[in-house]
Amino acid sequence: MSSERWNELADIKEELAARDWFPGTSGNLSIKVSSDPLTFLVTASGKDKRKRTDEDFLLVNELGLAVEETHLKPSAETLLHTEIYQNTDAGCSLHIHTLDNNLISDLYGDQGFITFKGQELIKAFGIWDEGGEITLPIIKNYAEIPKLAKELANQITPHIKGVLIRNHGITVWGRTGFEAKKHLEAFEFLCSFHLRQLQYKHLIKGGIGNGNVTFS
Ligand SMILES: CSCCC(=O)C(=O)COP(=O)(O)O
Ligand SMILES: [Zn+2]
Repeated sequence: MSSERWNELADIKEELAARDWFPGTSGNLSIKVSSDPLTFLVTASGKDKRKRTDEDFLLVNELGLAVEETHLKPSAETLLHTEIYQNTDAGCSLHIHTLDNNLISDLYGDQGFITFKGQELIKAFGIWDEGGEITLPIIKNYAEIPKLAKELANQITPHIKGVLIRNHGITVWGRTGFEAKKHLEAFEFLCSFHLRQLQYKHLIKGGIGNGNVTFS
């Protein structure tokens, strides 16, 4: 079971690395191994997540502590993952730092959230209604990880699939590794689209557009 989950998480890590979503050793990933008691594999702290090695993950418990004797340290942000497993039906949680999620967090951080609407990819969150929307809360980036983890936990409701940490990165989850990756890719697309749309709106206002393009 644990080796199946290991390979699943290693494959996800490789796919996210191929997108260059782990700059400067940032990012951490986890996948649930058992629910009762809670155990999950989490990335070892401080590693280059673009490399695939036998020491990429370690098994931790509901306190975020290694289950077996090891020289590896669990991710410094493991408590965010424990909060997610304790407060949602998640089976996998993914955290990355990208330029676009950081820009969105900075632009909308004072507001405390961003709501995406009018995009087909909102269906990636299982929202198929006409005019469906998805909200991404934005929290302050506390240096104290237990505080950051509690702030993240405070945002969790059944409709929330991820949280942006201001000038830091995004944490998303899903019931499976596949679903968590789908949510992450969708949020990144929506962040990037929104930024590009703002740029185009600015260009068009500045007189560069031909007048045939309209944005709502
Ligand atoms: C250099 S990134 C700073 C720490 C961080 O935000 C992160 O995502 C990686 O930390 P970890 O301990 O999981 O390697
Ligand atoms: Zn981080």
